[in-house]
Amino acid sequence: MPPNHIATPVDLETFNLPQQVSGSAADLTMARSMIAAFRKEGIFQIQLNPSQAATLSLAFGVAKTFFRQPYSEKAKCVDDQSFAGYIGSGEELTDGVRDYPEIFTVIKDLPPTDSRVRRRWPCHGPCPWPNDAYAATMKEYMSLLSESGEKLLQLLTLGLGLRDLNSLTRLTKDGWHHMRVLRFPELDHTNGKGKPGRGIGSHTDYGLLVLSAQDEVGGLFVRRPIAGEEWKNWEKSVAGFKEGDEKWSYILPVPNVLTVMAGDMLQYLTSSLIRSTPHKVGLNSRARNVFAYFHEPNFSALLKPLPECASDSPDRQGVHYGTHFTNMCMRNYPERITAKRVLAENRMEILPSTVMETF
Ligand SMILES: O=C(O)CCC(=O)C(=O)O
Ligand SMILES: [Fe+2]
Repeated sequence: MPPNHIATPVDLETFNLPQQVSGSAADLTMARSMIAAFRKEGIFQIQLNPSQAATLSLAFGVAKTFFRQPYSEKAKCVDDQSFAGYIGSGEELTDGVRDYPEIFTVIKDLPPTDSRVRRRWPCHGPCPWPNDAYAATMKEYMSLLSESGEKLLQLLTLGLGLRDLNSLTRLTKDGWHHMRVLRFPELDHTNGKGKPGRGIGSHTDYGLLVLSAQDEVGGLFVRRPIAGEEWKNWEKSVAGFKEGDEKWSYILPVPNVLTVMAGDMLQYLTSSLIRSTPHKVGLNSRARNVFAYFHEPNFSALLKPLPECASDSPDRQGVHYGTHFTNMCMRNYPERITAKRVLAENRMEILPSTVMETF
């Protein structure tokens, strides 16, 4: 465990996803156990098969090779429209404090000819890949994640007893899936821009599911749902939530699994039956490499709470995922060229015209 953190180490429940989700009794049992794990621990694991594990291993190799390059090379991978690309250590903010990982963010790679890019939708543009091999490896890894994400949504649909089995997967048609390739520096080798021992401050992530693969070093802490603790990150930022207290679970690194956490939009859709999972990262005595993949709704989707997940005060207005995502990027990267261009071109004003109620 990272030094100077107080937390309880936990072993997570691990599931083997079926080849296909058919709605069988076994699927239903697994689905209900997943929902129970979200409600108890906020997180569970899925096992990778040998071919998926090989894809992950290749991706780790390619990620490390990129991060070994000089800063001046990495810093060229920036795009002023999409927020994708390289983020240096100390560039990202969580709760106003600088985070320590260097990151390569993969976001939907859209050519200038794409109609959304031409209409200047915020966050839409090319992904500034360092090279073709990096792009191919990350795309391959993300396609396995996307397949797992869809199966997980189908299982959640079953477990929640939703009448329409496409209730969740229809939201992810051309989903805004993205991934952060992260490298956390060693505890004693930071540039001093952040807080000692803090890798990333506590936060929740924005969409439906977060599927992460970490190496053997360890650093992830998760907050299990605790009675009386409430948050709605799409209304008021939850960044920094309870960061300094002791009620955190330390996620022991396990090879060849993906950890699965819930995102803000899953909380919103289920009227907090499943809550987005607060988590934070501590720096360890060795550098740590991680992939965090986000399985998301379509950027345009206007989400409404699922009718089966009853709430005393149903929200009829809905939440526009693309607005939530853009707000988060603007808050986390206020100094990035991309955020400056959004402001200079008043791109936030375009967001209402991107809303599609049909999702
Ligand atoms: O380092 C990790 O395990 C999680 C990273 C994370 O929370 C994020 O990238 O949003
Ligand atoms: Fe996160």
